[in-house]
Amino acid sequence: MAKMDFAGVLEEVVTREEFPLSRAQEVLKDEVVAVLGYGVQGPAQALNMRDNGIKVIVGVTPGGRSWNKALQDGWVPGETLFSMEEAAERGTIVQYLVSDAAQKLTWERIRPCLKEGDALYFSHGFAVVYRDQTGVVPPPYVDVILVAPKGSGTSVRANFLAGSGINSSFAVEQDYTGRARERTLAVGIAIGSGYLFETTFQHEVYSDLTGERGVLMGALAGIMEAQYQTLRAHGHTPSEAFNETVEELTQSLIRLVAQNGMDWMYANCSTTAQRGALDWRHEFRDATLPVFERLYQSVASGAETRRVLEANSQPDYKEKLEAELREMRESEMWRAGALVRSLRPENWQK
Ligand SMILES: NC(=O)C1=CN([C@@H]2O[C@H](COP(=O)(O)OP(=O)(O)OC[C@H]3O[C@@H](n4cnc5c(N)ncnc54)[C@H](O)[C@@H]3O)[C@@H](O)[C@H]2O)C=CC1
Ligand SMILES: CC(=O)[C@](C)(O)C(=O)O
Ligand SMILES: [Mg+2]
Ligand SMILES: [Mg+2]
Repeated sequence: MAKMDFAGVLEEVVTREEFPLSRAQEVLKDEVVAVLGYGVQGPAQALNMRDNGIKVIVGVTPGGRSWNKALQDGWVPGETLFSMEEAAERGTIVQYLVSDAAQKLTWERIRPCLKEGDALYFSHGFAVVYRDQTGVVPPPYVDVILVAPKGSGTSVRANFLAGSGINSSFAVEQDYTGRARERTLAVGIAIGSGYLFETTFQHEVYSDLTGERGVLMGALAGIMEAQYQTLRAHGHTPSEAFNETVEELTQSLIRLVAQNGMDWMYANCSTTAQRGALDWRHEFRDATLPVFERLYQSVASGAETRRVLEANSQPDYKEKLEAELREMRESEMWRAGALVRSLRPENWQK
């Protein structure tokens, strides 16, 4: 583990120098990794491990959308593709990658399939930390481990294929075998993680639920809509409002932030922009700080978990989510955005 000084706080980070793929392959050589669930993370982690020479099988409900997706990806029924229960029985590391709500719904079927010395693996601390709501209480005779990619499964796979990766956090909740940490790090590397940051199940789920409702998804969409609506209310065209709210951010400025930090992005904008942005950032921060505190308390209290379990346990949860995403996609802002995206200079040659 490399000790790194994050602005005065020493943290442990696992690097590829310390844990190369060859070591992960050695640690996992006698393991069978059963990936239960084939939605977003399931395919990415399963395919990356398969490409890395790990023995992987997939477990999904036969005949559904995920089963067909697994067939298309080359998983073979009866050889590498099974029902969830059979895959869990065959696996020695069981990756619980059905949706978080489905982990509650399917736990009574999966728990009996776990054998002494298995590892029960999560990519989110949700089911275990909120066990009072999910009922997911791992048996005492297994390792309970977590590797949480800090990105969409779509990026986990795409970055892997591009020769890069996505960093992940990792945690050990229960170490029955005495090898839980080594198994965790080995799977973390095998699924294509770059660097691995140590956390706990609780810190992972509290930060992740906050982040996805906040800056990464909820707050992001909300402030974009607010600015777009304000510009349109004052007579700006849809293209001008969208360009000024989304397109310039994604095609230019956020990439500068990714390259070298926020100040670097500011420094590469006009001094007019710098002055104004430095003046207004505090107001936006102060206006949203109470909202973030309320959000964090809603996460920590379990209220967000109750909401997720209540909504995503409904038989038609997918249809409802897809209907709300369709409403977003068909809003003026995002219809204008679709046309703006098609007018990107990179499309000139097409
Ligand atoms: N989506 C992502 O990129 C990330 C997801 N995670 C975590 O990874 C885990 C899996 O997440 P996703 O792949 O997004 O899940 P998802 O919501 O896409 O669902 C994954 C699978 O669950 C199955 N499923 C849903 N309801 C079921 C039921 N009642 N019975 C059996 N199977 C059912 C679906 O068929 C699908 O194969 C979750 O714990 C999530 O929090 C962590 C990091 C990022
Ligand atoms: C992609 C990711 O890290 C999220 C937003 O936490 C999730 O999909 O749950
Ligand atoms: Mg996340
Ligand atoms: Mg999440």
